[in-house]
Amino acid sequence: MAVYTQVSAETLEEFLAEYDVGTLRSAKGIAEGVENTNYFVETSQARFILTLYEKRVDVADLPYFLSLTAHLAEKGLPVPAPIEDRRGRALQDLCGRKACLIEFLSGVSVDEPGVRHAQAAGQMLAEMHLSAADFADRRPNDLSVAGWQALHHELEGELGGISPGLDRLVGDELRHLAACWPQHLLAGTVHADLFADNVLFSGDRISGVIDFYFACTDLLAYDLAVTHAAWAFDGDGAARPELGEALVAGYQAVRPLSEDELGALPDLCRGAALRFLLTRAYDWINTPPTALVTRKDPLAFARRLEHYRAA
Ligand SMILES: Nc1ncnc2c1ncn2[C@@H]1O[C@H](COP(=O)(O)OP(=O)(O)OP(=O)(O)O)[C@@H](O)[C@H]1O
Ligand SMILES: N[C@@H](CCO)C(=O)O
Repeated sequence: MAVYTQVSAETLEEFLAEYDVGTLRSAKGIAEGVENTNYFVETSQARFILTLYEKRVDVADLPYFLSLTAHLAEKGLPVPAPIEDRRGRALQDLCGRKACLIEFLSGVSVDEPGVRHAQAAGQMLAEMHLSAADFADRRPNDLSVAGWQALHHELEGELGGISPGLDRLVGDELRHLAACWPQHLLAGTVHADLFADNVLFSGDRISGVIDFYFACTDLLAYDLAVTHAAWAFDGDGAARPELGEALVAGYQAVRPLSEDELGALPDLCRGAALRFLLTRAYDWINTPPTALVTRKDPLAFARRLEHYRAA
């Protein structure tokens, strides 16, 4: 579950009184998600998400994330716009946390995406890249090669406890990627976490893209690689090449990849698999068993990494 911070009805009413959004009808904590506290809020005028940012989000990054979603929403993409109060403020203080009232988007995420979902996700990713081309803010990706090396350093000696041979796999892979990571591909603003649970569908149409809290400035083709690692495998980690092909085709229908980007894609996919392997392994080792959150399996991404290495 993800309601770490409780907000009483009285506090919420006072909070909403600063906005032109009508009066509170109902509010309910949302169980999905692991990072932040989310409430579903209904007022006399509309539905909203209220997010309270918990410890893992760097407060200094919040203006970047909120400006980016505002920018993409203004361009007409189905991205949740932050709502401003009467004084023009989107980022607020609430119950000891930074908080934001956010536009509610309808639709549901799909547990087992099909080819049409993957194609739509690829298309949407490319549309986001194009729409963010004039977004001026920058945020370096702290989860690229140097970040992976730092994480590996922290985890050294502990990865073998998750699975024998994992430490060696990660070490070998890091050496390979550090030596070949592309430096000159087109960079821009990337989502960097476009998993299926962050895409809402109404039928085959995407009605929402959420969770921009890893967004940053990085290679556009790396974002496609992250999305490939997230979408082109089934729940057991077996490759679903038809989903990967649909994803890349959807992307290229909007923004064709350059020869260099296509050539680099295999290594970028290896990097993407390693990124989620490492962050999941970190959480696996550092989340106390008593914590309320469900830890995500790092080995699902070790299998993806092995798949990309063999391909
Ligand atoms: N703008 C939105 N419109 C509709 N539903 C939303 C919106 N934002 C979040 N949700 C719902 O809230 C749930 C949790 O949101 P989110 O995935 O952002 O949680 P999180 O804890 O920040 O992130 P993580 O996915 O990394 O655990 C989503 O699965 C979705 O159901
Ligand atoms: N999408 C990430 C979680 C962080 O949002 C994962 O599946 O490991």
